Amino acid sequence: MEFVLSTENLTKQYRDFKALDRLSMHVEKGAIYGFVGRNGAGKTTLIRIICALQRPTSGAYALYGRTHTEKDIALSRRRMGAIVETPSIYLDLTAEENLRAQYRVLGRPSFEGIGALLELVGLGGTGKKKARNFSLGMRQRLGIAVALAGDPDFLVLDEPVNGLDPQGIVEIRELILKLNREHQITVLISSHILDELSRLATHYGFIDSGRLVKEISAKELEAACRKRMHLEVSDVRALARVLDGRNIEYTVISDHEADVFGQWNVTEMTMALAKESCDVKTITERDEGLEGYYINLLGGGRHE
Ligand SMILES: Nc1ncnc2c1ncn2[C@@H]1O[C@H](COP(=O)(O)OP(=O)(O)OP(=O)(O)O)[C@@H](O)[C@H]1O
Repeated sequence: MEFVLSTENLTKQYRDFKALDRLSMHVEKGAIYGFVGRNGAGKTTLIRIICALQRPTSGAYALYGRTHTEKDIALSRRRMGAIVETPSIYLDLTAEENLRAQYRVLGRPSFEGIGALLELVGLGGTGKKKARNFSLGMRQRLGIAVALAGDPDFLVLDEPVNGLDPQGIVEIRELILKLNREHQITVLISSHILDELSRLATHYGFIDSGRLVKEISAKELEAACRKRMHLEVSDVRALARVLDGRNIEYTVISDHEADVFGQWNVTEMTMALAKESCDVKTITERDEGLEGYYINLLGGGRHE
């Protein structure tokens, strides 16, 4: 498996406070990696470190297989574009002027491609309008265009939809999906807006107090979050016999609890269980989604 970014026991310490605590994460090539954690969990710290804006206290990270201490790490970093905290744009300049400025910073030999880049982020028609008069969503898309100016194949976005209105959120989502699917750009997005992230991410890393609590693919997460009925019964073995007899999928959780998948008739099931002298105490529907998964995970739920 090819990783665009991997970190190993990455630690950032401020006096006796660890903003990152032996964090090991892996962003696969082609992924949209959702980096999830509450405020202060350490997301921005990780992003600042991989962008070389801060140094780790210990541990290592690698970009495109090059460890950060290698001499030519700059070559890997050139393949990366990022928005850290707020987009780096000049409000007194137009979208095109902003991109020209960035092309100069990068030492690109010509301004070729600026028009196409503006079209790509949906700012093709903004003409003489200064960034100051853009909506927040437009500014964010201009920030993404600036991050794309070096033609990266790894894009890092720190809270890209924070503060945007619903329309702005949809535009950023569509742009990210387009960059990933049509331009093969791997994306790392930090966010605590889980509903939005769940529409995009192919992989997740959950961070809490500087530690990576779990790394999981969207497919694995979906399987873990499948809609199910949670049954509390007097005898889980009897329940298993009844379910086996009907070819119904289930997971036993304890002597008295099981999660049951698929479609089945509650009355018929309760009667069958009664014949086996098994009482049904509770039946609850569970369909937790990303948010429920996250809360369960941090609350110590069973997801291993
Ligand atoms: N220079 C610093 N000195 C001391 N503590 C710091 C410093 N910079 C960050 N921290 C602390 O490190 C922790 C992680 O901060 P970080 O900005 O990485 O969190 P975050 O997950 O990005 O949260 P947010 O979503 O609020 O940006 C926070 O508790 C923060 O107060």
